[in-house]
Amino acid sequence: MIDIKNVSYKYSEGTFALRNVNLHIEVGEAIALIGVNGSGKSTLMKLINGLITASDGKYLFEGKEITDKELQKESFSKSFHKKIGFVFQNSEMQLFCSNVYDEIAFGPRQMGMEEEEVKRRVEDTLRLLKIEDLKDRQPYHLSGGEKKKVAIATVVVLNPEVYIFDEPMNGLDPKTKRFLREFMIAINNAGKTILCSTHDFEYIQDVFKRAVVFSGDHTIIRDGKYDEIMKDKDFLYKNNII
Ligand SMILES: Nc1ncnc2c1ncn2[C@@H]1O[C@H](COP(=O)(O)OP(=O)(O)OP(=O)(O)O)[C@@H](O)[C@H]1O
Repeated sequence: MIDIKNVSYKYSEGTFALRNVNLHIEVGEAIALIGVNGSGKSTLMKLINGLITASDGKYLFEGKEITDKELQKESFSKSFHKKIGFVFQNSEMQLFCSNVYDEIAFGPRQMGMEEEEVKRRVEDTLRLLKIEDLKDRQPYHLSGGEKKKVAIATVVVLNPEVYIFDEPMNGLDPKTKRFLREFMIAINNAGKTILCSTHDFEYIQDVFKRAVVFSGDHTIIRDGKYDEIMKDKDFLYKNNII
């Protein structure tokens, strides 16, 4: 489904964020992206979501190379973005409407769905995330955990194939972390592909089958079974992951 081939990425002022990264992701995988601060996890997720494109190398999604030129084509961009949902590290970055209902309805409306379909999807999503009571609230005034649930709802409502979570547990209370863990397991069991960066290992048991580890020099230093990598305390300690 996702093929990253020899990808490097350099931000405009010349900072390298990814160096020669190779990654192949199959449909239905649940992968944890692990690595020290600044190692390139968020950059890779932005690239997979099409927010940025590779400085060097290739990114293929379902066999098609994702380039600036392709992303500028409205019909391609719409169908690509419908398949990949991104839950940002900072929920406020994805909340801008005046109430929660409109916030969740925004994506489906942008996709040109009929209002009846929009309503059905928004109500199903509110129920699934158990946030029906928030629907008339102003997103900006919600607590951190509530904002995170609404941010997740804006993604769920589009029923994407791939969910990308950038450090989703940050700032959440234990109950909301447990909720998020159960949610990730449920969507993966339903066949969704998950890619998630995290430093919060305590709350993600049994979610991931595979881990991809980045080092501070922005390369992948290990890619394998999550449980095996997490058992290798020497490796994790040496690379400042624990
Ligand atoms: N918008 C930007 N402009 C310039 N440099 C950036 C930008 N965003 C990230 N970087 C740099 O790119 C490198 C990789 O950053 P990235 O955010 O991908 O790391 P990360 O592994 O997600 O880190 P964290 O665990 O702290 O979230 C870092 O050196 C960072 O300073």
